[in-house]
Amino acid sequence: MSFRFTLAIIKPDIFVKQPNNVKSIIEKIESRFIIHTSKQINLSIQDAEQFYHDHREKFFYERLISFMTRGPILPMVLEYKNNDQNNDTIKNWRDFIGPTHREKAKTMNCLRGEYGTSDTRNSFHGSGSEEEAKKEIVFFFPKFDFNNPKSN
Ligand SMILES: Nc1ncnc2c1ncn2[C@@H]1O[C@H](COP(=O)(O)OP(=O)(O)OP(=O)(O)O)[C@@H](O)[C@H]1O
Repeated sequence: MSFRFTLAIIKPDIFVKQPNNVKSIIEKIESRFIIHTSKQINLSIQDAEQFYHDHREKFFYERLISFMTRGPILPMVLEYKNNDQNNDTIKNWRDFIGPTHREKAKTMNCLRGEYGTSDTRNSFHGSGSEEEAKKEIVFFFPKFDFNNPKSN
C-alpha cells in the first residue's frame, strides 16, 4: 500500500554553506514532485529534540541537534508526480535523496551524493514510513488537509 505524501526537509547545510544552490535544488525537486506546502523556518532546540526523539540514544544525537538548529531549514510536503498504486512518494523521495551515509551516497546519482558533505550534514530528510510521514507532516504543518492538498 503506497502513501501519497511525504515530509521532506532541506537541511541547514544547504542554507548556510550553499545558499546559491537552493533555487536549482527546488527546480530539481519540482521536476519530479509537487510541493504542496513549504515554509522556511529556524528549528528551536526543543523542536529539534522532539522531531529526533527516537534518535536520543544514538552517538550522533548531540551533533544532529546542533546541526539542525544551526540555520534555516525548509520542510515541504511532497507528492510524487507519477503517483499510482505502485509508485509511492515516500520511497521515490528516499531514492531521489539517496543513502544516509556520505561515502555511499557519493557513488550514486542522488541529491545527497551531489550536495551532502558528511553523514550528519547530508542535506535532506525524508520520512521513513507512512506513519512517520503523517506524524512529521502534522509536526510542521498542523493544518495540512490530507484529503484536499490543493487547498494548502
Ligand atoms: N552514523 C551517523 N553519523 C552521523 N550522523 C548520522 C549518522 N546516521 C544518521 N545521522 C544523521 O541523523 C539523521 C537521522 O538519521 P536516520 O538514521 O533517521 O537517517 P535517514 O533516515 O537517512 O535520515 P532522515 O531521517 O534525516 O531522512 C541523518 O539524516 C543524519 O543527518
